[in-house]
Amino acid sequence: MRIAVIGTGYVGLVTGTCFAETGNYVTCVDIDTQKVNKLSAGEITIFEPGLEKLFERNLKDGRLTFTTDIEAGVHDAEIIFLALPTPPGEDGSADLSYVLGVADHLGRIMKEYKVIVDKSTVPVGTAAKVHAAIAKNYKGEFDVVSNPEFLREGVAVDDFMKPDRVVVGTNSERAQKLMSDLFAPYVRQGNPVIFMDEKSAELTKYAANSFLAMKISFMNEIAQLCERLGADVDMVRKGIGTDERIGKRFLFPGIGYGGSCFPKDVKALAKSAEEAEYEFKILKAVMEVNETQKLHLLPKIKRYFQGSLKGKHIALWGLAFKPNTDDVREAPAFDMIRALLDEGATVSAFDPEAIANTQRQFGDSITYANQYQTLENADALVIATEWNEFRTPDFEKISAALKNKVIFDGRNLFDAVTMREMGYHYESVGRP
Ligand SMILES: NC(=O)C1=CN([C@@H]2O[C@H](COP(=O)(O)OP(=O)(O)OC[C@H]3O[C@@H](n4cnc5c(N)ncnc54)[C@H](O)[C@@H]3O)[C@@H](O)[C@H]2O)C=CC1
Ligand SMILES: O=C(O)[C@H]1O[C@H](OP(=O)(O)OP(=O)(O)OC[C@H]2O[C@@H](n3ccc(=O)[nH]c3=O)[C@H](O)[C@@H]2O)[C@H](O)[C@@H](O)[C@@H]1O
Repeated sequence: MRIAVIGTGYVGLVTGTCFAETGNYVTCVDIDTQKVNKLSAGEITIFEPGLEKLFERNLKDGRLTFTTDIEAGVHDAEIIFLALPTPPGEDGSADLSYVLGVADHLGRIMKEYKVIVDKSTVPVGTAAKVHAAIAKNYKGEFDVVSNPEFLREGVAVDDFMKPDRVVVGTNSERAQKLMSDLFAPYVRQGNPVIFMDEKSAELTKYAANSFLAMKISFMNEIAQLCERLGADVDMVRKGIGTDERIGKRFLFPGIGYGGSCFPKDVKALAKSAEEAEYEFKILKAVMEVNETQKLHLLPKIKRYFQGSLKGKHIALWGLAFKPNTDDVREAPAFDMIRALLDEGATVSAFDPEAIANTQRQFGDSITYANQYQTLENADALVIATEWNEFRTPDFEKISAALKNKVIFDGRNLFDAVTMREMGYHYESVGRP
């Protein structure tokens, strides 16, 4: 099939590359000339394990091309995916200006039947708005479909190639047939394409992200309780996760969820509920708990240093909002850095992939070094992201470099008893 993907950011690039990998011809369109030039020259613009190989192969074979010219990009496409930003507006609702701006443009250039697919995360009713924006100028036949994306950064290729499910919102039989053919190679037995109406598909995406965020906030509250009652959240997690009705995943407490999606989508769903005159109480609690949790380690650190961090030097491992990505959007590590600086501490940070993106935000207000150099002359180590290379570090190097054997672990990487046996002052989240 011939496909166009408009918006070649994270989702657009993964979507375009994966569709090309199964034999489709894909043109990716973006307004960012620099990005398009880099991609056309074979330089991948995001860090995503496993993507580069597929990207290079499909670019070389001519199944994947990039352009800034939307008209040239979509003219022979049967299906056009919109993978455009939907950032939170000032009131928390999703900003639809990118999506509707492109829809308006498509209406001016379309000449034959096409399926326009909302892959961006958009509130209920957006498919209808996209339809109206196109129909203003284009009077021929077309369909607008909602096809929310569920991929996770860091494992995006696997999530796309072997999805748990594909949700397709449309009542048009013609669009259903095209979408069904397109997704056939990805859908294994038991992991179906679920067809539904547009509104339900749009809400499914927000419900999924909000439910997962709720699981995390719930476990963070259980962790708070564990600290007060002397229980161990790791044990509680295992104890409940083995119940299939609860499930093992997304039960890891820590210093809160971040990223470009959970914070934005929970906020946007709460706003949609408010607009529908319904107070979604659980979502408010999910957000509140997350805000508190991001600084969960701070009182522990201050307590250890007798109330003041003035003049203390803190080493920080982990800047990305989660491992295996260089993405620092809404990273809990950033809240930690701001709080430490506000308290008068200095910070030396390391992350395997996210230093450049962090520098863009914090510049010289903190220093950057490699994993063990960050520890030199530091009064304590704080861990904010659970990269695999932090799980089994060289403890001899750590204790040789740190001024004090003190670790505050926001992701529960080490066994607390072993750490204390090794002579560390070790504090984590929800564990004795
Ligand atoms: N990042 C993620 O893991 C996931 C994101 N989503 C959703 O997908 C959507 C896109 O997210 P990301 O890919 O992360 O965004 P992004 O910000 O990485 O990429 C958006 C791209 O659109 C381009 N763009 C902006 N205006 C344009 C226009 N008029 N014409 C052509 N290109 C234009 C930008 O230059 C940029 O390259 C959002 O709604 C997000 O919530 C959904 C699932 C996963
Ligand atoms: O809509 C989106 O963009 C995507 O948002 C999330 O994916 P992502 O943001 O890439 O990352 P997750 O793996 O979900 O992690 C999000 C945050 O939750 C935190 N988390 C996750 C799991 C857990 O048990 N505990 C926990 O604190 C992570 O550290 C991270 O900060 C969803 O998992 C994807 O299904 C969805 O497509």
